[in-house]
Amino acid sequence: MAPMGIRLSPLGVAVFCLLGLGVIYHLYAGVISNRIAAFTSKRTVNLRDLLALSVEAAVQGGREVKRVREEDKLEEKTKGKTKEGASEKLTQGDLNSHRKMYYLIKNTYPYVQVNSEEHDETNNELGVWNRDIPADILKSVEGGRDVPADSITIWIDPLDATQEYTENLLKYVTTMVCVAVDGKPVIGVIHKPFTGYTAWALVGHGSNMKPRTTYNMNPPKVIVSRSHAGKVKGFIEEAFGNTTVILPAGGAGYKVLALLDPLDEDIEKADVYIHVTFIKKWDICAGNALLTALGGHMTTLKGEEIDYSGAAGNREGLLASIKVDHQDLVAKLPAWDSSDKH
Ligand SMILES: Nc1ncnc2c1ncn2[C@@H]1O[C@H](COP(=O)(O)O)[C@@H](OP(=O)(O)O)[C@H]1O
Ligand SMILES: [Mg+2]
Ligand SMILES: [Mg+2]
Ligand SMILES: [Mg+2]
Repeated sequence: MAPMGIRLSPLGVAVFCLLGLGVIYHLYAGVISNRIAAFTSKRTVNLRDLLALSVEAAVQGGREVKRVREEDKLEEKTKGKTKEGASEKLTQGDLNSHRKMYYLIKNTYPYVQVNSEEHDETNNELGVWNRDIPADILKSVEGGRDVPADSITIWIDPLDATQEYTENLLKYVTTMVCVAVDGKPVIGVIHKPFTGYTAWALVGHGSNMKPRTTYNMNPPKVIVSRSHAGKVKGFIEEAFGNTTVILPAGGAGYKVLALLDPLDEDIEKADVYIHVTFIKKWDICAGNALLTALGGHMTTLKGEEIDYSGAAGNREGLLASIKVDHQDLVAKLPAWDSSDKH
């Protein structure tokens, strides 16, 4: 009860309490934010679980890609133009696949950074992962290590080779998921929706893919983009001579598969993959992880590793190889300047 003669106003009490809270917050703000940071950074994610989830996401996205094509409901649009002026296509296949893949991962690990090529905030999917680990993953990956959630960046390409998808060149089409830890690619999944095959790898633990037994370097058969080639032909001829066989193909995922022992009879065989125009990390991270897991390399044209954290763009070109001296290949390439118009 208030002492005689003093009347407490409810408004005054509320203001007093708020001031009190403000003083406490001011004194303890650092402590509170540290506690929150400690709570979030303590979360860890198991990489074998994440590999199985990545495979499931790529397969579910792939089903959408296939269905939209079979029902002929592409509703093709243009997103804009690449730096070189080519039109960047977007279809219902890209968008439906994005929704399946993105939300399956986000609904399972909401606190992990997921960067997709496509965006659609208005149509959330409710799908959750059933936590099944496929038998081939259980067989080759024992346990898998746990990594802090805040060290992970996931890159997803819901439909790679959209240009070829619109042209009905379906063997080039893939869906891809990549997991980078501290910027290094550690999980790569490349799924082919139209044949149903999935290539996966967890660096240091295993893969369902393997390199071919031989690669020819005198001169190599070089696989390149068919729709974003830039000046790649001259670049390759300067490096390996005018008789070099250049194989134009769609899709960054497909071109990495062409360097390996083929998953299916659709895939051509190449010795080296070179790209000279701008490209994004969701196009190349999964292939980089697969190659790294199998002892190969994917670097810029100067031979530098690509950091898969931060911004999406890579303007330094791409050189991918396996079972050969990669730095020796770098040394054969002409001088490279990303500011040149390639
Ligand atoms: N110059 C460029 N600018 C932007 N994206 C590029 C590019 N060159 C290639 N890409 C992207 O890289 C992927 C493989 O390209 P390509 O078939 O020409 O080798 C395609 O991905 P998407 O189909 O996922 O958009 C394509 O859009
Ligand atoms: Mg792509
Ligand atoms: Mg794409
Ligand atoms: Mg695209």
